[in-house]
Amino acid sequence: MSLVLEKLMVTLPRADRPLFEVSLRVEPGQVASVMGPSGVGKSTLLDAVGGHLAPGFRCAGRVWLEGRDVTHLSAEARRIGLMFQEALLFPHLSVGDNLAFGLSPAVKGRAARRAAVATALERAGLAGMEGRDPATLSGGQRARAALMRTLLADPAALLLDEPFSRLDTGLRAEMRAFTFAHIAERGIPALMVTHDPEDATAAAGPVLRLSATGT
Ligand SMILES: Nc1ncnc2c1ncn2[C@@H]1O[C@H](COP(=O)(O)OP(=O)(O)OP(=O)(O)O)[C@@H](O)[C@H]1O
Repeated sequence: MSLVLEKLMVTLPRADRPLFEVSLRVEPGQVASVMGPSGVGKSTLLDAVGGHLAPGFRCAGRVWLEGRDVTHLSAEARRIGLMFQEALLFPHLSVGDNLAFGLSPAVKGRAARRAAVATALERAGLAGMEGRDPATLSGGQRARAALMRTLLADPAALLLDEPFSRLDTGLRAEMRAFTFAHIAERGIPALMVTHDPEDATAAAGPVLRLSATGT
């Protein structure tokens, strides 16, 4: 189902006019890119969509997800997955427990949960690595495991904030392809903040350019 932003506006604390006004439709499996200069409000837009705006930020307009108006729902109730620059895995948990942590509560029973984690690891090229300490994985393996953890939560949409910017060039292309393929396969809409035009080209979805004067 699609993600629709309808005249979504955010006004910063003490500001008298909105930072931006955005209208955008992202279809299932599509990755829309959000671009624009530093400070223009790209991360704030993701916060507004995800329901993570800090207190004092005012939001107007609507966010529709799977045909539902989620504008006034909590972040948890929106079920929107997040992926950031740092592919963070909890260092004190094994790789398998990291993925199990993300797993949707809808998957019931120990055997079913273990099987879901094993399948996700296999899909990430990490078959049998359940017991590994995250510190022993390569950067690419960690990034793939972190994406799988996010997807195991069965998100209705995905927000990506410069997800590939810390990866070196070769790994970036590989991780892009891996990420976009999984988003397409799951049929979830995604919104990606990036400074890298190659990310937007590879994503092949709509490109939203935020500017200081609006969209
Ligand atoms: N807690 C806050 N209180 C007040 N203003 C804030 C707060 N957080 C961010 N801002 C302001 O909101 C504006 C948008 O910030 P945001 O981080 O969304 O920009 P961005 O486009 O993502 O920038 P970058 O590309 O540098 O990450 C900036 O002018 C910033 O100074």
